[in-house]
Amino acid sequence: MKVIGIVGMPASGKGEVSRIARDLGIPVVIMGDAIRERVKEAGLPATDANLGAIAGKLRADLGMDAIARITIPAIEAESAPVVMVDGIRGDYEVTTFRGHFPDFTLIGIVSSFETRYRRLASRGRSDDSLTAEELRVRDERELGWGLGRALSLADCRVTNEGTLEEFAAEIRALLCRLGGIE
Ligand SMILES: Nc1ncnc2c1ncn2[C@@H]1O[C@H](COP(=O)(O)OP(=O)(O)OP(=O)(O)O)[C@@H](O)[C@H]1O
Repeated sequence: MKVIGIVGMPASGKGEVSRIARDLGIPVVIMGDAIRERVKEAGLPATDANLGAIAGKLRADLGMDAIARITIPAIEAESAPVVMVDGIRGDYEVTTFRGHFPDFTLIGIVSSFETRYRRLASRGRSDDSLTAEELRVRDERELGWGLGRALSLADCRVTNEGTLEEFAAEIRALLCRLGGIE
């Protein structure tokens, strides 16, 4: 099984990469879904604060790669030749995936703070930050989990500063090459 990981700062465009992968027939496992499920089980609304708190508790209880370890069975359950995993937040998670899946490739998505803030303001998901200060806080929290170090471990990087069409074309070509898709 080939596993392709996606890493990037909040609102850098990871969700768009997942959407393109699905269009190409590549199943996508979202690490955040494991956290969302636990927030729901606890009877809490899926706010940024609740998602962050549960993720922080899982890491404190089970180690910095907790969410990667929880996600591995879900990736294997796909039993597809190529599977994408979205939501990597730390270098420990990358190390765990690399150790478990011999054929693991990490794609880093790079967008500036200003670009991400502008796009987030128009996305409107329940956990979207609405002020620049809140995005800065989210960035800091994720960098604290080792997101910067995870990005530095990427096998390739794609910049997402242009139009969605430009980004989609570049990602589609990269995924086809990595996944051996015609
Ligand atoms: N090149 C682009 N041009 C215009 N809009 C874009 C572009 N790339 C992404 N977007 C939009 O920006 C928003 C954020 O992107 P996306 O949801 O893919 O980010 P993400 O990295 O998955 O975010 P998070 O880390 O918060 O889950 C979305 O509404 C997406 O459609």
